[in-house]
Amino acid sequence: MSAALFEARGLTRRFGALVAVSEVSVALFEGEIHAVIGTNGAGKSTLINLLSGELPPSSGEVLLDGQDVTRWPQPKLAHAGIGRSYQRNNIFLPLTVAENCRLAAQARVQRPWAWWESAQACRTSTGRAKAAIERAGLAAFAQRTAASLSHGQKRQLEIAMCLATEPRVLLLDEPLAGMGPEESHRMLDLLRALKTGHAILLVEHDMDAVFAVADRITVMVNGAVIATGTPDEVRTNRDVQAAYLGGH
Ligand SMILES: Nc1ncnc2c1ncn2[C@@H]1O[C@H](COP(=O)(O)OP(=O)(O)OP(=O)(O)O)[C@@H](O)[C@H]1O
Repeated sequence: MSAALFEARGLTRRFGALVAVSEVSVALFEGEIHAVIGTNGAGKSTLINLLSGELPPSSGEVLLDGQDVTRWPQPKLAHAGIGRSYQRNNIFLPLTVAENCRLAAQARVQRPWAWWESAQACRTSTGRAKAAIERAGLAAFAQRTAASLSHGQKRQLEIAMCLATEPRVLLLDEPLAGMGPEESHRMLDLLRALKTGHAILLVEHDMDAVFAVADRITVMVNGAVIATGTPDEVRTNRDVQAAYLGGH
């Protein structure tokens, strides 16, 4: 098997006496969607926060291309190719889709607020924004304000903004939250298309979606991993059935 692009080894995060993430190891490979599932409070969002550099781990390692990037701050990790989307909307509602994506792209090439600084940097950001909008399936909405988009389109915009930073790794926190069946279907098609050129970590509560789209699934209970494998392996794992999946 090829080497992991992005990897957590024995990652632990404590909040006082609570161990929110306990000795978690996950490996992400380019071309794969690796879903992390678990009950409420299992530690999934904390794991994403550790991997994206928003929280430092209490112990353990994070490796990018085999390089130790543990404790790199979020901007440095973002610059190195770690992109993430958020459960909460992170977009500027009065701005257009194109403007939101250009700001996200500028955050990678220069100080995002210094929009007057360099025409070349501006052209680069505009090109990156356009490519991201097309890849996220929002080309027809580029000049619409974010406020006028449907809920599902706003989630697509979140992903487009993430893509505008040209990440190699996508950490996606509940991209299907609040979506109806049609929007979910479209988002799943988008996630499948994004496997090309990216390693994807997907935290998602919609089990039908997870089992439909994931190449590999890690199951967390109370901060710890109880199983990792293909969807079939996880579906038939007795520990997983007992702890979490019920009749799924
Ligand atoms: N900043 C924090 N300070 C203290 N405790 C925290 C903090 N962040 C998370 N926790 C706790 O850590 C545990 C894991 O939370 P986390 O949000 O990672 O779980 P989750 O699996 O993402 O849950 P959900 O599916 O509900 O989003 C929970 O008990 C939570 O209350």
